[in-house]
Amino acid sequence: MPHPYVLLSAAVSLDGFLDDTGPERLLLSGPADFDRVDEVRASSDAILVGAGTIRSDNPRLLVNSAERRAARVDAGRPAYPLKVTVSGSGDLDPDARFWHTGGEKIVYTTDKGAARAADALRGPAVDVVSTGAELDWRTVLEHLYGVRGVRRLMVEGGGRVHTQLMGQGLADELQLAVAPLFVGQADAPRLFGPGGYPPGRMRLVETRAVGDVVLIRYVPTAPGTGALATAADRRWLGVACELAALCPPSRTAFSVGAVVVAADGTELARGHSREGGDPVAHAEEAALAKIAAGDARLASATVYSSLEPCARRASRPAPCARLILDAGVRRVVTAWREPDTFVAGADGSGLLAAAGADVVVLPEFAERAEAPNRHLLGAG
Ligand SMILES: NC(=O)C1=CN([C@@H]2O[C@H](COP(=O)(O)OP(=O)(O)OC[C@H]3O[C@@H](n4cnc5c(N)ncnc54)[C@H](OP(=O)(O)O)[C@@H]3O)[C@@H](O)[C@H]2O)C=CC1
Ligand SMILES: Nc1c(N[C@@H]2O[C@H](COP(=O)(O)O)[C@@H](O)[C@H]2O)[nH]c(=O)[nH]c1=O
Repeated sequence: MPHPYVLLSAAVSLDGFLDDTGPERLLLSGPADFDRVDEVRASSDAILVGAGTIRSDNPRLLVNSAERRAARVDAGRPAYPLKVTVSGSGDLDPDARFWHTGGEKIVYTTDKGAARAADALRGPAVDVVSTGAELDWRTVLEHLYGVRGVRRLMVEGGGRVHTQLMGQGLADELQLAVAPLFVGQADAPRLFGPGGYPPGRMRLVETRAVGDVVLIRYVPTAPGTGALATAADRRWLGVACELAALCPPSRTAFSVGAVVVAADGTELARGHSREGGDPVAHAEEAALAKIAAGDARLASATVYSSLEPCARRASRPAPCARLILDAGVRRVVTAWREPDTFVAGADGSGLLAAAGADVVVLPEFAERAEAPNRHLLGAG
């Protein structure tokens, strides 16, 4: 099930704090940065904060600019984004401004918390949704996408929410505003707490001065592990789909793109069908050929391929599923199961899985993977 694009937004002090220990919300952003945040809110379908932030900041989470609200309405969207919170306890103050301003509201909670939240929030019109015995972030994101139509989710904190979304590999982007001041209190809240995080370095996509604050935008790079897809997996599969568009056209073979990525997010190689003038080259084969055999990183690497790796082929002795296994790779993420166009009943995913590899299929990318192959599918 697809997820919305999840954008984590936070402002931090130079010593890495989200707030001080005083009762008032600490203003880290300056006027120009608050205006930038307003623009990001206006571009989002929903804004999420944890129940802790509602308790400590009593936020409204509005789009403050009348022009931006009008532009949303002109585009057929509600004036204000959906407001979302998460609470395990269901202990929510019905008088908080969150419930009485802006657009529609939804609370994700647990079975236990749902009864309490529904009781507390009898006044304001709020949708209360339980994800089961525990709060499950993937269920939250799938519900927002599938039931509430949210495609872009802005997460404005606080630290516990940011820590979990980053740690579980569910953040597509981090927008960090670094403010030129110190907090200097050991027990002030931090942006990211202790916990497991994706390994390696994130990729810097932008830095920008916004008044006296610096905006830094990072995207995750480290592939997920096992059968669950992460935001970084989605980004890399998107790259594979872009590579498929580079293939020289053919009436007798698919156009496919592939990227091989190490566990720490380092790109090891990429390739596409018929690369380098070889009329029968496959994408995964072309990518793997660029990596030294025995490279120790292959054992924990992920292969992203717009089409599932082939299980049988006439043009070469070994199909790509075999090449992947022989290279030592045990995780493959793909968009599209092979249709019967050239080979009936090809089951590269089955071959990989039978050898113990994790195969993750993300059908939400199938349309992009199929796009350069449309001329083949009509006939097939
Ligand atoms: N500088 C900035 O950009 C921002 C700063 N902040 C600051 O951050 C601080 C608040 O952060 P923090 O205290 O971490 O609060 P959060 O906003 O992260 O909310 C935490 C709460 O969310 C609920 N929750 C989160 N994850 C789960 C889960 N897996 N299961 C069940 N419930 C869950 C719980 O609610 P419950 O307790 O109801 O069970 C928990 O107490 C404030 O000081 C605020 O000023 C906040 C946003 C932005
Ligand atoms: N302090 C702080 C932020 N805090 C965020 O802004 C929310 C309040 O927004 P509003 O309802 O519009 O007043 C608050 O709950 C928290 O999520 N954000 C930032 O970009 N920079 C800052 O310095």
